[in-house]
Amino acid sequence: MLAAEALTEMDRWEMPSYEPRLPVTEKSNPRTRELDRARPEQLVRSLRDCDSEIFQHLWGGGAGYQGLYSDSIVQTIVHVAKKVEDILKNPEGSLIVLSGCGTSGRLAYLLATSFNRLLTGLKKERVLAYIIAGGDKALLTSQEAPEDDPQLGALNLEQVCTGKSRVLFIGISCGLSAPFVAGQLDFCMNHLDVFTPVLLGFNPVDMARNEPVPGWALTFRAVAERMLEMQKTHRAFIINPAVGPEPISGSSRMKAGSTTKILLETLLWSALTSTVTHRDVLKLLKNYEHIHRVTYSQSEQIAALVKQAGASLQKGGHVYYVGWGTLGVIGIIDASECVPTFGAEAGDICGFISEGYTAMGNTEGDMTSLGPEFCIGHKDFVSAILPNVRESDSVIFLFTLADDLDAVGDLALCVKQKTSNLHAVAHAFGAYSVPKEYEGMPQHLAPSEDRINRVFASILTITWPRAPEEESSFLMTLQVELATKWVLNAVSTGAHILKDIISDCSGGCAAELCHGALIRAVYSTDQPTEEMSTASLTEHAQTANTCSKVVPTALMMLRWKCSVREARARLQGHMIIRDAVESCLTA
Ligand SMILES: O=P(O)(O)OC[C@@]1(O)O[C@H](CO)[C@@H](O)[C@@H]1O
Repeated sequence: MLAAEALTEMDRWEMPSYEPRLPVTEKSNPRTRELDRARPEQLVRSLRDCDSEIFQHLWGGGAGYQGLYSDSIVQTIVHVAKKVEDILKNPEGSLIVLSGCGTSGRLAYLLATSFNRLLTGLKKERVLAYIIAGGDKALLTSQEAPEDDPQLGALNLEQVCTGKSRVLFIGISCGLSAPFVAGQLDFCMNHLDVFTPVLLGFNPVDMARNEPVPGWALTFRAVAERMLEMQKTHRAFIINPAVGPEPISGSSRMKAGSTTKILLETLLWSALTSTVTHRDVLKLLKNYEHIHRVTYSQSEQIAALVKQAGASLQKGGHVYYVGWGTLGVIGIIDASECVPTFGAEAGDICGFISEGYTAMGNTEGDMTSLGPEFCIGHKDFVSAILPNVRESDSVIFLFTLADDLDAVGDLALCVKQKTSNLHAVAHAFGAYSVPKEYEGMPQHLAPSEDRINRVFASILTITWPRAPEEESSFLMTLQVELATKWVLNAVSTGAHILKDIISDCSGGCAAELCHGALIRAVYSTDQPTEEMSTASLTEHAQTANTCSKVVPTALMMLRWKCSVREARARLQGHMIIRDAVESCLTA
């Protein structure tokens, strides 16, 4: 594995010569080059190193990338936070809209609903709204077509803002690429009397997507360039630090998603607490570096979870996240991303939240009638999943010690009767970790905690300094969410990598051969074009999503040295894919 100091000049992605045709968010990351061969401990260490790139001042290397802490980025955050502050102080007729596609839209939802809840608690007006391309369905499942529709984006924005006289619009597109968001930003720039557009993403403007959008005269880059021009007179803003390539190329759910959360929270929190100076903002941002350190100080235990989850997937089992409060949301988000990212089945990794849609607080409310993927409450877990849970499945509980530990313990006991692979990610808050009624009692005697300690096969405990006031305990919750996101991103990514057995079980075929077979299976051809072979991982994943049994087909091709067609025919000869793979392995 490449340690930071072992990187050579050629490995520095920040050099202009490194994969020059790709934007930062699509480049490969040298730190995770060996990820597919790494053992869980190495894998988590590389993810840690890769995530540490989020916290940068200025990038060297000559390309002039701005980091999260760079003066110009912090200054733009200050400008936008002042606009937020103004709306919070004079909310009448005003709205702050957070919008995005996929992960970006899910984070828009999470932040808008959490801050609205806090505002209600503080007896202030709820001034935030969110938009996700494809509507609330997209919170739980991938909806790709709406992401490409700029007109739909503008229409959704107009609908949400009906009757408003002042709107701060924050459009999130990590890759500066989603036409849905570009359409909204363009709409804002054409209605500056009401709208102030803000673009949040992680590429420089000259790397914004420039591909023509069918049925639209503009490209994302044209929109971003116009915003850059308007930024000079503070009529539009772009917050776009470079945080380095993703651990898996193009998987912006990871670093870019985490930084989106950091940036939105910093904007909203500094505005809410009227701490909108360069120094305060920088301090808030730097606090997240501490969260990163604390989280990855548990690398060994994270690796153990990765191993466990990977073993479940390898055996054809499942991984279930069972979360309380917004940690349930973090689990649901992580699980929902596995389908488009890894071509996983919807049931492979699933998330559940206490109180279901009541806790979600999403605009469209209860969506359980839409199908099994939309059944996300603990009650659904108990009625539909638990009866079928087996020893090969892993169940991971996500909670803080301030949650209802009796409920945690009760559910855990039920799960334990089905599988011993029951684990927990638990957050403790310093002296406040013990529930009130047990205060003063030695921790090991507190009944709920004791039960919890005994019921789980492992508990990954992250301990945070206590948070006495209500407001700062909210900030703590946000940070606990990020820590959980990091842990779960590692678990789901690592587990899928461990599951990706192709290189091992194809009889030790060279990586290039495996890669070639996969490309042929994805594009259903024995003679892939240059364009197919060099497409980005995201494009491969999108195409792979449209066909079935990609990995088994590739495996058959390698084992039998046969064409795509023959491989598919061999697969069809078996009722169960695993049988086909097994017969292939024993042949
Ligand atoms: O770049 P953006 O506009 O934020 O994300 C666009 C997107 O297609 O890419 C992500 C995959 O990594 C998805 O979460 C999302 O749907």
